[in-house]
Amino acid sequence: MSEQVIIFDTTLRDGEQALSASLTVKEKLKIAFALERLGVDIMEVGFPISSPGDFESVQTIAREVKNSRVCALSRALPKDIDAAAEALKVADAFRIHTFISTSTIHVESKLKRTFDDVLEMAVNAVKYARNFTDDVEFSCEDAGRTPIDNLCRMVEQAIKAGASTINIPDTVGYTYPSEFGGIIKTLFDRVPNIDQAVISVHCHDDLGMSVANSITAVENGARQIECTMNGIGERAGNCSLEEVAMILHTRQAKMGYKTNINPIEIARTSQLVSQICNMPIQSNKAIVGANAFSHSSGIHQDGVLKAQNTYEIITPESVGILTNKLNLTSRSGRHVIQHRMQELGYRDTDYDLEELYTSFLALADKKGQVFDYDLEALMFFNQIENQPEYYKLSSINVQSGTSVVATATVVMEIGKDKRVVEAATGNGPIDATYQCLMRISGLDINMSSYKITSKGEGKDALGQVDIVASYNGQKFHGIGLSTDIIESSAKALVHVMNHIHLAKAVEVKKKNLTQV
Ligand SMILES: CC(=O)SCCNC(=O)CCNC(=O)[C@H](O)C(C)(C)COP(=O)(O)OP(=O)(O)OC[C@H]1O[C@@H](n2cnc3c(N)ncnc32)[C@H](O)[C@@H]1OP(=O)(O)O
Ligand SMILES: CC(C)C(=O)C(=O)O
Ligand SMILES: [Mg+2]
Repeated sequence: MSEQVIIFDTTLRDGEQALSASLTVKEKLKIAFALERLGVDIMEVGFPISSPGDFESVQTIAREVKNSRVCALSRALPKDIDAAAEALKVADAFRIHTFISTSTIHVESKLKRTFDDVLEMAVNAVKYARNFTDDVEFSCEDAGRTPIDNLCRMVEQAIKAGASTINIPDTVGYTYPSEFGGIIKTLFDRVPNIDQAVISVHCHDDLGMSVANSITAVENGARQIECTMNGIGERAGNCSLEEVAMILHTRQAKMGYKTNINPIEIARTSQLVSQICNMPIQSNKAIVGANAFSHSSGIHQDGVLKAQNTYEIITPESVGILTNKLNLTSRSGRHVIQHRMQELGYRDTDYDLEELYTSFLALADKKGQVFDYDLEALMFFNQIENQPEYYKLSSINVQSGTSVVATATVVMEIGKDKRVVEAATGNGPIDATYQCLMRISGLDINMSSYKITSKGEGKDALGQVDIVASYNGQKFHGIGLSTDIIESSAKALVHVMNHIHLAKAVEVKKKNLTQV
């Protein structure tokens, strides 16, 4: 019989801390639904005191998600716990996660207190949180660098105060497996009431040890792992969900642990998180990287042809990556597209078949064969383009080359009945196009990053442009997709312009409400 390990996903809290622009409520909800389908037991979805936007996301997800328990983070302060409880109370059951640092460096240099003060704050916070729910998690931030006597005292007192889960974070990814496993073992040896709580771990990847540390912790008694999809998170990131889940799943017979994660959902969820968070996945990333199941050298290829398991310890199909393909071309019909989307794990309600088929045909005419990643990208972008647009790109014409000044002419529809034509020069065709768009919008937009990624393979791959731009101190993420990189660049900036327009409309609405 295998023992259950609880998977606590923090993609929408710790993972989101790593992003250059925060996610919208709609984007977070989409990821939350994917995590629910993936089978995470708990999802930590935000830090409600931190902003009204975060509060709203936590509340929306708590209302909508039914099969995973929703959790929110709070410092060891009553006002933070109040905000978390207020946002979460729309759910039937929820978890409040409260934390405070326990390492000497954090206690003295950051909190500017004594360890005893911090112990008292922790106990009070846990007791206070228990007024709202029985499911209270307490974290000893920077536990990996905390003197062991202090850590044992803190864990014992937090359990006594009513915490049902105690989390031991290696906040700065400093420990190595035998050391971290030793910390967990010591807690089990020395804390008298340890069996009254689930011991959890939350490891960061600063030294590339987060997954190894989490697994060693489980071998020493921990029964909850905190992790994120694709390992995104502060700095070098968190322990990667897909890696720990597949370690426990693949080696279940030997190790004796199981989780509720449905491996077949992994690839789809990973793609969604990467796409929405604007965080490309490195090609050699375990489980979900583009090369994770490709074999390049002759001896390996020969082996795989003779028996797949000579070089594959898990099959791509088991994590939702498909290999047997029906070629999708402009001669394909709606049925095969629907069938392929089902194989990729999408439900019919996840996309509009007619719309997807129309954009599929347009792409197939341009590039011949359409691949799975094209279909996923088209679905994703159709959904973005379905949002009401104030600025609509009608056409772009550019002239550029080695002996001419790059010039662009952009035609745009604004609102219901305005059509604007603008021409500009620039130091390249994209710059010239951006000059036109900036003039048309009249907005003082500052671009902080521009990234172009090839979606697919070969010269006819789709080019995805991701930009992060700030306006009035707020950051916005814009994306554009096309086989033409000037068009995808323009679409990304227009996406940002529409975000800004929406944000301004919300501001005006709020102002009017306050005046009333
Ligand atoms: C390891 C982690 O990932 S922790 C989670 C990190 N996440 C975030 O920080 C979320 C985003 N943060 C925010 O929105 C803001 O920082 C807020 C709303 C939380 C706080 O904002 P501010 O009140 O302006 O404080 P600021 O962030 O500048 O400083 C943090 C304060 O919290 C205190 N603090 C930090 N952690 C804790 C804690 N766990 N419990 C109690 N107080 C704490 C600090 O000592 C500092 O207090 P001080 O002002 O008395 O020096
Ligand atoms: C809030 C805590 C759990 C955290 O993210 C950390 O210590 O890394
Ligand atoms: Mg963390």
